[in-house]
Amino acid sequence: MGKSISLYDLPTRPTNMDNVDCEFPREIQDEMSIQIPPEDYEAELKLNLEQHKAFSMIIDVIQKGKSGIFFIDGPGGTGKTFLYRALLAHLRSKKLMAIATATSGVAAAIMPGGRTRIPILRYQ
Ligand SMILES: Nc1ncnc2c1ncn2[C@@H]1O[C@H](COP(=O)(O)OP(=O)(O)OP(=O)(O)O)[C@@H](O)[C@H]1O
Repeated sequence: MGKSISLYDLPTRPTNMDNVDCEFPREIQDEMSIQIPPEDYEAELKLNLEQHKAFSMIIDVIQKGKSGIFFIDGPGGTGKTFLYRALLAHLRSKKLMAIATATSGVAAAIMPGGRTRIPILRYQ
C-alpha cells in the first residue's frame, strides 16, 4: 500500500496503446514493437555449421512463402536458443511477424518477445 507502480520495474506501456483507430490490434502492435537486441543481429554471423544449415533451411521456406514445421533438437548448451534468437532477429528486422512461444515462462523469457500464450492467433 502507498507504493508507486514505477518502483516495480515493470515494462513500459506502449505509447500507442490508446490509439483505437490504429490499423492493427494491440497484440500485433506489441509484436511489431519488440526491440531486437544488437547481439541477436550479430548472432546470424556467428552461427556454426549446423546452426547455419538450419537457419538457411528455415529462412528459405519463409522467403518462398511456403509453410513448414521444423523440429530443432540437440543436447543442452548446443545453441538451439542462439539459433532461435538469430531467426527472430532476422525476420523481425525485415518487418515480418515472428511469434516466440514456449510452454514455460523460463523458456519464453530467454527469447525477445517470448511468451507462454499466443492471444495474437485470434486475429486473421
Ligand atoms: N554459434 C555460436 N557462437 C557463439 N556462441 C554461441 C553459439 N551458439 C551458442 N552459443 C552460446 O553457447 C551457449 C549455449 O547456447 P544456447 O543457450 O543457445 O544452447 P541451448 O541448446 O538452447 O541450451 P539448452 O538446451 O540448455 O537451453 C550460450 O551462451 C550461447 O550464447
